Amino acid sequence: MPFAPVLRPAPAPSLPADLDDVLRLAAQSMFDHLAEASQGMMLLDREHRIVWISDGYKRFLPALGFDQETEFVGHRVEEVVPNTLLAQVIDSGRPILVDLLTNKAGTFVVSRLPLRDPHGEVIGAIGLVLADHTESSLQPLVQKFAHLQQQLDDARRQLSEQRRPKYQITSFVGTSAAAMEVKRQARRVATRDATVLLLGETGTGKELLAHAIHAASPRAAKPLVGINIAAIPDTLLEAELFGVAPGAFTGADRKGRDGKFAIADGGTLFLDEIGDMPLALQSKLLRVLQEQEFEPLGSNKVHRIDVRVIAATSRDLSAMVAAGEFRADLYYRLAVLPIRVPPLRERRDDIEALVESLSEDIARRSGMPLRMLEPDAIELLSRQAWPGNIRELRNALEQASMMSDDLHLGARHFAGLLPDAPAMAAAPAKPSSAPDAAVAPADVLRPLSEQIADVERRAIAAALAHTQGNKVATAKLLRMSRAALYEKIALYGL
Ligand SMILES: Nc1ncnc2c1ncn2[C@@H]1O[C@H](COP(=O)(O)OP(=O)(O)OP(=O)(O)O)[C@@H](O)[C@H]1O
Repeated sequence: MPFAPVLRPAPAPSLPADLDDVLRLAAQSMFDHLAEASQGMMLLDREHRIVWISDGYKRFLPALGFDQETEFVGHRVEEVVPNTLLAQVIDSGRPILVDLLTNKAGTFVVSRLPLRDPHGEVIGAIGLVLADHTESSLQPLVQKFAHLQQQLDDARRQLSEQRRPKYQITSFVGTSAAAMEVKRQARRVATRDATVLLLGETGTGKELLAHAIHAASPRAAKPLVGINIAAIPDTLLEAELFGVAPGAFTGADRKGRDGKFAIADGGTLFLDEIGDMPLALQSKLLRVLQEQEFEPLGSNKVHRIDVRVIAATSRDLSAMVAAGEFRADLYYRLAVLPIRVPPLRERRDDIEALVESLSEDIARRSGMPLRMLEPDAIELLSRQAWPGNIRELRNALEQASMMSDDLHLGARHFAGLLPDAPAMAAAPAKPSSAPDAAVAPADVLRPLSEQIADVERRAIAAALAHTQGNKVATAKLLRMSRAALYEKIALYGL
């Protein structure tokens, strides 16, 4: 077929006069050689239309779903070759010298080059199949690629599942007046697009409500991205929220990465423990809320986004504003739609329903049989102060279930777990002849790691109760970092 050389260097005195002919012949023979040596070759015009395919390429047509060459040649490449990047090569004028292409016909090593006229204008492209997956030397490479692709697909699927809301408004169990009011407000704010501020003690269900509000909002099909500000060291928080521009850092962040705001674009960002936001970052957050724009770390390029923010805190934000620890302008911007989530002690009527729903959840997740609570157990649970609220209630139920095989749990099953629970039924009396020192209580004859974990859990629960769930104060009291405290709270389900 006719072929025009694409290079035309200025003739130099030392070069032969028939240089054009030499170049034309070189290009022609290279073209013929590639058409023959490659597994397949195609030529495209400026409009992405396939104008010619080599004999080798014709054997791929059945696998691509075509019986006749005429069903393929003359069509735009993106319509007949899935996943091809040849159209981009024509539009950008940039070659892709070597790439792996996977579609229903298999996995191929391909090369894509733009074709230019003598003035340098792109007039089409040439696509080469250098090798296909049946070639034995390629097997290890293709298998590795297929494996990595599978892992990537799995990770993407998992990530999008995680970003789906886990709860609906009906997941907020309770029919007390206080619980009904929270659900009414949640339904109302879900239809609006303004910032929501959830205020309440630890474990009252703020995160559950954030998910539920997102699920009931027009953004439900878009991602819900959460970040716990207290659990991230101050020095990393800006990058975590706003991302890092390429080249801003060396090491892992060299290529740059998106922050939570960019990931949540179109959806909702849940900022948990907003009261722990360092003052220095509060102004940057205020700007995003006001302008819906930000600059990633190390960049002065403004990124526009469309994100709805739901913030939550167990701290007294208005007191923090008065103490100069939280910006007043940010507070007013966040508190456009505030919802106070009541502590469990203000809705004791809900305890029975919560126990039922939490017990079902514990049985489902743990594989343990479902436990029923006897009236004296419900009465005992309803008397507690529950500084850790529903999370603490769940934890008590979980522990009582783990420590007994009984299907019915009475108040005695909560011995040692709650301050005023009656002691467990007395253990059989030990023989009077046994020397005391030789008989250790069963409690200390357990793995040391378990016993240490028990002590740790109790110390953290007590400190949380003492500070009324204030995690900053709890971390200070226990002389541990906030991040370590959060890890332990999650580990022990406190
Ligand atoms: N009304 C409710 N009905 C059923 N389960 C609830 C309810 N409220 C909270 N829970 C459960 O209690 C646990 C703690 O809830 P959540 O994490 O939403 O609390 P939180 O207020 O965000 O706590 P923190 O301030 O410590 O982050 C979760 O397991 C949640 O599913």
